[in-house]
Amino acid sequence: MDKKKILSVENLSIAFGGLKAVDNLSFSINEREIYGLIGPNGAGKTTVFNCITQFYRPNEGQVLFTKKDGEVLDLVGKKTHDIIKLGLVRTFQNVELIQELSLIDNLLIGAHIEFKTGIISQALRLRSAVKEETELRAKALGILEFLELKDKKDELASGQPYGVLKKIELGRTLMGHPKLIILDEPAAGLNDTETNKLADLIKLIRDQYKCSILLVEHDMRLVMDICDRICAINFGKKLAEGTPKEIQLNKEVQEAYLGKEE
Ligand SMILES: Nc1ncnc2c1ncn2[C@@H]1O[C@H](COP(=O)(O)OP(=O)(O)OP(=O)(O)O)[C@@H](O)[C@H]1O
Repeated sequence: MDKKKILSVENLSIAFGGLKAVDNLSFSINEREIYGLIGPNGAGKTTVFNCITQFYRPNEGQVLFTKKDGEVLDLVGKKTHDIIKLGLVRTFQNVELIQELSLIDNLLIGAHIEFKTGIISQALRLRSAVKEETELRAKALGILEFLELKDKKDELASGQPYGVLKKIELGRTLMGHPKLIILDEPAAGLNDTETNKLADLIKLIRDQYKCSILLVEHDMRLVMDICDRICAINFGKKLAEGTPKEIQLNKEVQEAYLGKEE
């Protein structure tokens, strides 16, 4: 596999009963690329995400991920927990924060996977655990500053505007060492101003954290604005792949979205 690729989905297929939700799909994402996956409702986008993170086990195909040391690993069959440790993290369509916790604690919860010291040492407040917690808290504060939310750090998630909750959800992906962040409909529920700010934030995350982004999004303005390349799918199959301009001009993509003219 080319060294520049971070993720390569090869001949991926999965069926639910008789329905082929993803059908022999291949695409790859380069380092520091913002890559969009688009398609009409039910096209198979979320299922592709779930096959990458191994929430679903694909029937066929490979999901090749380039590790930090350059080794290429097939993620099929790996545990979701181990995949997160490799630096492949995701957000969900519906914000999944704990409403009763403060914004900073929601970030720290996201970091539990990074804790090196065990539960027992943490419970006994051993020096190593305290040190680790201090470091994580400093990291979370840095992320809140990056997100321009430092002043709100101790406020509860409950009652915050949707735009703030979405930012925290994104911030949680930064608590590890993300190499590829998968965003599932990040603009859903946001107004135009919030969506514009989100576009800037996603590009900033790519640049500052030197990672790649894979996003599924129905807001075409956001997709066309921030993606380097886009893959359009329908009925689980690839329709087209290319730059935003190429995708916009593609006849098959237009037909999939607008319907075929009689
Ligand atoms: N767990 C499942 N069991 C059965 N069928 C499923 C399951 N998950 C997805 N499907 C079906 O697979 C197809 C693809 O669904 P998927 O949710 O991946 O589409 P999508 O492109 O993400 O749609 P949307 O844009 O509406 O979120 C649909 O026909 C859906 O009903």
